[in-house]
Amino acid sequence: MALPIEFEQRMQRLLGDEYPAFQDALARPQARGLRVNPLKISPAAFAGHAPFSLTPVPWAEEGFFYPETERPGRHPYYEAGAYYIQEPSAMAVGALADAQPGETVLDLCAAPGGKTTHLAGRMRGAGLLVANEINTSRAAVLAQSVERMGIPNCVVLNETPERLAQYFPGFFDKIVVDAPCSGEGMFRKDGNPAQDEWTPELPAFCAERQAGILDCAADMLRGGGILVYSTCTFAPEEDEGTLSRFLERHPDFEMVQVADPPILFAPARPDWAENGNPSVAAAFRLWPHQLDGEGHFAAVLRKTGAPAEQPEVTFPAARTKKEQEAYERMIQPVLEHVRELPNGCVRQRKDRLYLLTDPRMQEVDELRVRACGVELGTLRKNRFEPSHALAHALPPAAFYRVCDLPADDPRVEQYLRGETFPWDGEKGWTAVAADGFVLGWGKCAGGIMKNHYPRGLRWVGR
Ligand SMILES: C[S@@+](CC[C@H](N)C(=O)[O-])C[C@H]1O[C@@H](n2cnc3c(N)ncnc32)[C@H](O)[C@@H]1O
Repeated sequence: MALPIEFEQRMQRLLGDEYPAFQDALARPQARGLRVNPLKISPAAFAGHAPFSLTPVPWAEEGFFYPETERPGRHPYYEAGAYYIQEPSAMAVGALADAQPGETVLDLCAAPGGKTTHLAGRMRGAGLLVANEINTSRAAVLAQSVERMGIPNCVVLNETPERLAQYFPGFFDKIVVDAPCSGEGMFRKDGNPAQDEWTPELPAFCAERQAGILDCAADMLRGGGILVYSTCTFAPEEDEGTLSRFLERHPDFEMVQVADPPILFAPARPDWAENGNPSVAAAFRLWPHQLDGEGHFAAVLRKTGAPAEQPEVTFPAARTKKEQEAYERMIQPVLEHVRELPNGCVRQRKDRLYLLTDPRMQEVDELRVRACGVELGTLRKNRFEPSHALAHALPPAAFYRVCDLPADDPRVEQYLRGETFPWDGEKGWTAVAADGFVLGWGKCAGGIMKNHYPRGLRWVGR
């Protein structure tokens, strides 16, 4: 499929002598990447026993290229959340944001969850990660990614940036805006849906929308906080242009000169944008003819000034012995299945129990919440049914009963297909795992493992 002619003409004008190399790169197959989930295994340990041939992505310590012939998206390790399939250039964003344990982080345009899951891996379950997606069906996919990767400290929201900005003024230490864009960086000679939707007017439309989103992000960042802005387009209007106009509207922001940036990242080109701000040259362009990845743009900015004081929020302390006993009775059914839970406070909502890992999670009820902390399970009449999210949030050692099979044991595929299989284990809820990566729950009785892998995730017809 041909690339849009107006796009080709613009890129030819901008790139000059470099254009043939760019054009050749778009005719080659795209590089493929996966990003190891440090919440489940360290990248080095995974690379040491991965069933795929992996080569490190130079700009993201968790990232690896895999060959076109491999299918890591159809492997039990994928279902267990051991890694996330992510286009290699897109890994630059999480690496630049470099979220840390204990930080308060917002991923404002988050679905399907590539950046969220990268940020979460670096936060190691500590701090608060808010992942927001405006589109309702995409927010459901985002919540599923967060669940599969076993992220305990995340709130998944389905809100507009404007509504969030009213709710969280000056709240976040770091905000990632991976903005909706014209998607030119994903164009390939062999076609991509973004190509069909592209028109010469699209970059201007996207730039306007990006401005609105960034203004909301600016309100939600604390003084001294970090904003990471990224797109997957080459259009200067949406990259250097959007940032230059943002800096004009927000003199309290400045570009950050990233120390020791990866040598494969090219400096941004403010000279390509109308009234480009020269400081925007500190941002990065990732070019498909200069590295193994698609086209990307990424920038790091800082909000100057001091952080505003935030009210301290704590979990309610059980004041009386009776209250403490009632709390213990509530979590008792969970602790019959797992030895320990991540730090936090258990809360009941209708018939479900949730573990909130951060006290501020108690305060999001007025928003459209898709997930909050770890859903532990459902209280049915006289019994407790553990949730799929709980299976993903804990290491195998935390479960009383584990059925850990080699990944190539036929029972693993049977499990993922939703079938029962023979298992001579102790009666009761059992975590089913492949090579130590937990896949979900089964319920063992009489030498049979009854399947509790969620219907929507089953390998049916695949
Ligand atoms: C580039 S994608 C995000 C990809 C995601 N960060 C990842 O790494 O998986 C941009 C997202 O912005 C969302 N979006 C569209 N319009 C928006 C708006 N006005 N405000 C906020 N987000 C919007 C889209 O639904 C889309 O999911």
